[in-house]
Amino acid sequence: MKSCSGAAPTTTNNFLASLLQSWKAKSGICNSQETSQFLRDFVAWEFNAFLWISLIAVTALLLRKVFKLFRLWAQARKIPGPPCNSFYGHSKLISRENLTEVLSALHKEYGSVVKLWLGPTQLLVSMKDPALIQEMLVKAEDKLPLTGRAFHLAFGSSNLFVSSFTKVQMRRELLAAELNEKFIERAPVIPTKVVDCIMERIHKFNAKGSVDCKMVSQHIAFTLLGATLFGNTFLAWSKATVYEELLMMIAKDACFWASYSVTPFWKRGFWRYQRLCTKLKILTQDIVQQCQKNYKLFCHMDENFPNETPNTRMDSASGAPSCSCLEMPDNLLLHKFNGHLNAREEPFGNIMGLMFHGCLTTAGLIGHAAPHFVFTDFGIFLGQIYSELIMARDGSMKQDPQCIDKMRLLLATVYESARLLPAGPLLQRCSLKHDFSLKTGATIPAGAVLVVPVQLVQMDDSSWGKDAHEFNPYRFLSKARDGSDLMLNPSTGNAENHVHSGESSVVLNDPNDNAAFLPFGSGTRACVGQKFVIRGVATLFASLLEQYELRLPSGSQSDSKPAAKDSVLQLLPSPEMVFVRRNS
Ligand code: HEM
Repeated sequence: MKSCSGAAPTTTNNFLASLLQSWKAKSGICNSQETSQFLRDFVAWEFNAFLWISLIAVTALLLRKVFKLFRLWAQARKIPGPPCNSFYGHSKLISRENLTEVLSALHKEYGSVVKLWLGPTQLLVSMKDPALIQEMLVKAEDKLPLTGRAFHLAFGSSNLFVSSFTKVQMRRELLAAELNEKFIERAPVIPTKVVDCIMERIHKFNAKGSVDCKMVSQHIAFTLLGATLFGNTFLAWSKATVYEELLMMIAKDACFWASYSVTPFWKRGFWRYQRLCTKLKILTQDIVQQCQKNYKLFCHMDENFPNETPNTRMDSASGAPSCSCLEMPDNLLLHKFNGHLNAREEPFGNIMGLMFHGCLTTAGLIGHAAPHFVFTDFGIFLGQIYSELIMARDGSMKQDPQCIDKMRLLLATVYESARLLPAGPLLQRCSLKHDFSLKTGATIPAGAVLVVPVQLVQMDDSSWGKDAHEFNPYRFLSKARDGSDLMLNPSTGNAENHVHSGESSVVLNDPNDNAAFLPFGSGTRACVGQKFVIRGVATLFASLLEQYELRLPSGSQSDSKPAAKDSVLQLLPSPEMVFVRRNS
C-alpha cells in the first residue's frame, strides 16, 4: 500500500514519526483531521501511562516507608526506654539545655542503652557504657545530616563535615596528615611568630584593665587557626578583625537556620544570614589569593636568593613581625587539601568550615582552661606548672622543638579542661541503611539516631572515680617506671617535690586510653584536630604564663557555669580576668 503523506520519516530514531507512518500505512488514513485525532489519542495514552507509573512508584515508595516504620517500631520495642505516648513523642518536653538531664534520668532508670521517641518516626538511642560507645563509634560511620546541613547552608557544598563517611574520608586523611605530620612531628606545634603575635594582642587587651575571658579566648583561637591555615600572610592581613566578627555572627545563627527542614527562603532573617556568609566567602577568597600570590612570588624568587627561605622573604613582604625560628609555610592545606575539589564543591567551603569549627571549639577549650590558672585558686598546682615552665625555659629543653611534651602537668590540665567542658553535649551518629548490631546482642534499627551524652560519660564515677566532677589534672599522670615519687593530687601536699625531682618522675597517660574520654569524639569520625589543638593550646598557655600571672579582678568571684551558646558549650557568664605582668 502506498503512503498517503508522501513524506517518509526523516530519521529512524524518531519514534513518534515512524509510529504515525506505519499506523497510516496500515489504516490508509490520509487526512489531517485523522492525523491530529491520532496524535491526541497518543498523547492521552502517554499521559495515562505516565500517571499510572507515577502512582505505582509513589505507592511503592510509601509502602517502603511504612514498612520501614513498622520495622523501626518493632525493633525499638526490644530497646529499653519509655514508650512514645503522644504523636509528638517526647520532643515537646525537651529543650536543647535539658536533653542531657533527660538522658541522665533515663539511663538511671533503664540502663546503659536507652531509647527515646522524639516523634513517631524519630527514634533516639543513647549509650552511656564506654565499651559500647567505642564499638558504636568505630562501626557507625555516618553522621546526622543536620550538622552537614548547617555547614552547607553557611559555606556551600563542601565535603569535610558531611554526613556520609565515604565522601569525607579522603579529606580527613589529607587534613590529618597535614596537621599531625607537618606541624607536630617536624616542628614546634605553633611557630614563635604566632605566639608573639597573640601575646602582642594580649598586651593590648591588658592595657584596658580586666579582660573578658571569652573575648580573649576567641581571639587567641582565631589567630591560631588563621595562622595554621593561611600561614604568615594571615598575621599581617588587614581584614582579619572583620573576618573574626563575621565568623562569630554566623556561629550565632548557624544551627537555627539549619534546623528548618525546608530552607526558609521566605524569611528575611535568612537572607541577612546568607549575606553574612557571602561576605565571609569573599574575605576567604581574598586571604587565599594573597597567600597564593605571596607563595608563588617567593617560590619563583627561590633560585635568585638561595640563602633565604621563602618564609623569611614573605615576612618582610607581608609585614608580619620577623622571627628567626622555624616558621609555618604559607599555603598550608591550600594546595594539597583544596586540590581535589569536584565540580559541585564550593572552593573555600572546607576552609571556612574548618575556621568555623576550629575557632569555636578551641576558644571554648581555652576559655575553660584559663580560670584554672588563676593565681589564687591552686597554689601547689600553679607552683608545679611554673616549675615545668622554668625547666623548659632554662634547661636543656629550650632548643627542643618537642619541649611542650615535657610539660606534662600543663598538658594534663588541658586534657582535664576538655574533659570537664566538652565542645558539645552530644556525639551523634546514624545508620540510615543498615541495622546496627552490638556485641551485647542488642540491635539498633536502621533510621535511629545514635547519641552519646558526652557530659554524662565524662563525669561518670565508674569511669573517673569519686572525684569525677572535680578538676583534677593529676588523673592523667602516673608514676614513672623508675619508681621515683609521684604526684597524684595537690591535696597530698608532697606533690611539689615531684616536678623538681626530674623530668622522668611522672608520665603523661594517653587520655584516649580511657574509653570515657570523648571531648574530641572517637572512632572513624573522631576530630582530626585533637593532637594539634591539645599541644597548640598548651604551648600558648606556656607562653602566657611565662609572661603573666592570671588573677580575678579585685572583689569579684567566678560563678560561671557551663551552658550551650553559639553552637558550643561554654562558661557563662564569661569570667573577667586581669593579666598581671611578671617580673623577668
Ligand atoms: C578544642 C578544640 C576542638 C574540639 C573540642 C573538637 C571537637 C570535635 C568533635 C567532638 C568532633 C566530632 C567527633 C565525633 O563525632 O566523633 C569534631 C570533628 C571534627 N574536627 Fe574538631 N575539635 C576541635 C578542634 C579542631 C581543629 C583545630 C580542627 C582542624 C583544624 C578540627 C577538625 C575537625 C574535623 C575535620 C572534624 C570532622 C570529622 C568528621 O566528621 O569526619 N577540630 N571535632
